[in-house]
Amino acid sequence: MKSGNLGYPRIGGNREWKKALEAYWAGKLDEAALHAELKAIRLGNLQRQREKGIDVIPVGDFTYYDHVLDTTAMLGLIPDRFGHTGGEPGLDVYYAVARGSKEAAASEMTKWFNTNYHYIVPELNEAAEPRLTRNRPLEAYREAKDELGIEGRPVLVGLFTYLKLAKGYAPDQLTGWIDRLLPLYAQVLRELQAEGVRWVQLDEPILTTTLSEEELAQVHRIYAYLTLEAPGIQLLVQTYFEAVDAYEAVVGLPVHGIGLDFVHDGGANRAALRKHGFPADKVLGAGVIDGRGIWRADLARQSALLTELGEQVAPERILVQPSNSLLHVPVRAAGEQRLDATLREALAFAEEKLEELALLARIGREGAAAVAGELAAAERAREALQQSPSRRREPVQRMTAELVAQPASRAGDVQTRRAAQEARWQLPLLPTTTIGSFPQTPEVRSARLKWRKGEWDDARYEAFVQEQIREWIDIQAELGLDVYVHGEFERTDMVEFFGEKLGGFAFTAGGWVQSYGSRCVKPPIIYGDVEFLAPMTVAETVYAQSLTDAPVKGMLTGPVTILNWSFVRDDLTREQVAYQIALALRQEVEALEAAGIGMIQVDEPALREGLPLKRDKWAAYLEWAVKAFRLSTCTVRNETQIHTHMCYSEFQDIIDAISALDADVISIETSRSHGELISSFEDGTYDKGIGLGVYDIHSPRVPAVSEMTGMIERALRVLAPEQFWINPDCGLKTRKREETVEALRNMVTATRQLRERYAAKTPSR
Ligand SMILES: Nc1nc2c(c(=O)[nH]1)N[C@@H](CNc1ccc(C(=O)N[C@@H](CCC(=O)N[C@@H](CCC(=O)N[C@@H](CCC(=O)O)C(=O)O)C(=O)O)C(=O)O)cc1)CN2
Ligand code: MET
Ligand SMILES: [Zn+2]
Repeated sequence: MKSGNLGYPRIGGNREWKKALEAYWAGKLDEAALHAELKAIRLGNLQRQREKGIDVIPVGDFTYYDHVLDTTAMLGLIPDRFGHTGGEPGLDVYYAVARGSKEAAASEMTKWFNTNYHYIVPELNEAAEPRLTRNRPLEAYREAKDELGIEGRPVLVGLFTYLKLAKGYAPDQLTGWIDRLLPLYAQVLRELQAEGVRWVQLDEPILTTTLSEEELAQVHRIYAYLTLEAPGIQLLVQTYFEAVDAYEAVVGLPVHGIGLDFVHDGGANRAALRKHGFPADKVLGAGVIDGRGIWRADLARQSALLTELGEQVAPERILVQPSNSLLHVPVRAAGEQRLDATLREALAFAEEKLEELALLARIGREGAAAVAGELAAAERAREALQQSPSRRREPVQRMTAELVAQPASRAGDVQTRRAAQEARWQLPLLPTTTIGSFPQTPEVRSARLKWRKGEWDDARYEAFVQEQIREWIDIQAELGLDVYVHGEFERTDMVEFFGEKLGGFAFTAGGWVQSYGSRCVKPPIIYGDVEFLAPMTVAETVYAQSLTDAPVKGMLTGPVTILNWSFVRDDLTREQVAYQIALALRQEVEALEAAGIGMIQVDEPALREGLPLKRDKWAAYLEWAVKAFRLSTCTVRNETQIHTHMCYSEFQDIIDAISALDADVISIETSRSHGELISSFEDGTYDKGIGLGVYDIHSPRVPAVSEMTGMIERALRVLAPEQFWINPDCGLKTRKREETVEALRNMVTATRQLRERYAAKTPSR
């Protein structure tokens, strides 16, 4: 039995990767230096995996931004608007697709399955002439071999997954696109074969979603072709994040190995394998270590699972693997010296997971007795956390049970609330607002760093934050926005900030995970019962409101998003944890209302990503997710306006759940998907306030007034002007100050032009 890995974090132990990319973009690092820095990280990652005893090490999983974009570049599919005329795109073109340029808007970015990782969506175009611009996996393989003597296993995004994630073609063109790209995949594999590569990993997570018979036949066709083209190479078709939907069809693919997730499959892969067996001539990539969670594995249980699998698959044909690429977990838990030792000892980040993989493989070869000491230590660590009093806060458990038993509805219906709120605010037609955050400038970040290091005391830091708030209240007034925000300057991140203030959460010093491009997040760890300790946002919000007569929206992160963007304890259901968070947030909502704040936004950008990959599990998830949101917001008075916000996702298929949140106003990201969402409102049943983002905030590009009027007019073809709000796609924390002010100025100008036009047509509100 051998151990294998599927992918490793790119960002480096101290986010060296992020710093190198950003320095390059800022012109502070030249191209040669960027290549050198990234190569050092890449080789360091490979070495680490070898040191930890991993037998099969992936190569080619590293990237300069995103591995899906790498595939696009490799296949010569850069969209025309970037003016690239063929051949291998240089870094300027590559980063223009990812981030936008002066001339062209960036490609859309969306969530990678049900994770908080975002990929650049391929845009296919019938007129494109795909060709292999370079063989990236081959380069990665050679580098690992030449520099370190590592015989790596090249990784590629599988063709079917790539095409299913791409946009720009009709369903009946799928076959045609397979025909066009298959020869390129074959060429990659033939060149790898010529180099002497033995195994290649093709990631096909799409096989865990529901596919039609025809689609499965296409997958079969793809792998039959590739196997024939490169017969000397053994292909591992790797699935993850759920059970495969059509077990027999998948394990019957004409390849040499199948990778299955035995952690996030709800037991279904295991049951299918027991029922149908596993082809005797194939290797089983057994995903038995959680590649997304951060808890130490129950090694006894997982090694029993391996033993059970070994009854149907010859043990020498089993590869002990993580459930998915370790891209989704932080690098190293051992360095978290400031964490409570009981908690730290119960954690396994990427490095510790490599150790677990090696240990499980060793048990498979030598038996548990050979590693009895390690096993006992791991079990003690898990048990110590389970026994901790933080997991048994009786008042929280009782109050949560009471809360869940209550109906989660606002006092008044939508019409009653709208009337009360209109009377209170007297907003103009098409009110303008923003999503919450203003630029987290280097000045803001370095002030926070000084405070954290103790160079600044609390008073000095608070005064600094107030100064920022005052400045931006003035800017909002000068711009003529209608509903203000305080700007979130006191927050590192919208989830980490709340995690730091609630009981039952821990936060790490360096537990970073890549979210998109160079942007990383540091998910808090929910290890105990969640407890509201003291108001978290009232002081800053009330301060901001004291500076102006315009309404200032309070700004909270919703229960589902806090849950989905944290690492969550695994001894309770996610539903139970969501209700605990809802209970805490309800107390914050009530505190804001009591302090005179009349509009409260509760963001739920991660509602969609928590959706199970399998459709038949959607309803149950949405029911408790919607309930958690409503529980946290339903106790306010009719004249208090609840806002919510969502971004980064496809929303068409969950519009009903979004409506069921019963928020008075919702703002949704739309512009990067070029307004595709708008048509979802054609049936006219959405009866609450809505703002469809009128410009992309992920790009430094400042959109022209006319672009925004165009976007708004399109939306107003299906939505009533009386319900429509004007706002950017998302918060502005990643933007520079000048870009932000300029873009918002254009947004207000666009709104004023349209207001004049529509005021003539509509009665005043
Ligand atoms: N949790 C979460 N998930 C999410 C989102 C989100 O906002 N939060 N949004 C979407 C993704 N969008 C994102 C947008 C921006 C950032 C982002 O800006 N991340 C920052 C980190 C934010 C942070 O915690 N900043 C710390 C500073 C951390 C830091 O770099 N400190 C420096 C020192 C300060 C400096 O000189 O910059 C250091 O330690 O060396 C702070 O503000 O205090 C980054 O990559 O840099 C992340 C995700 C989807 N998923
Ligand atoms: N209020 C948050 C912000 O403006 C919402 C962000 S959604 C990822 O940053
Ligand atoms: Zn957002």
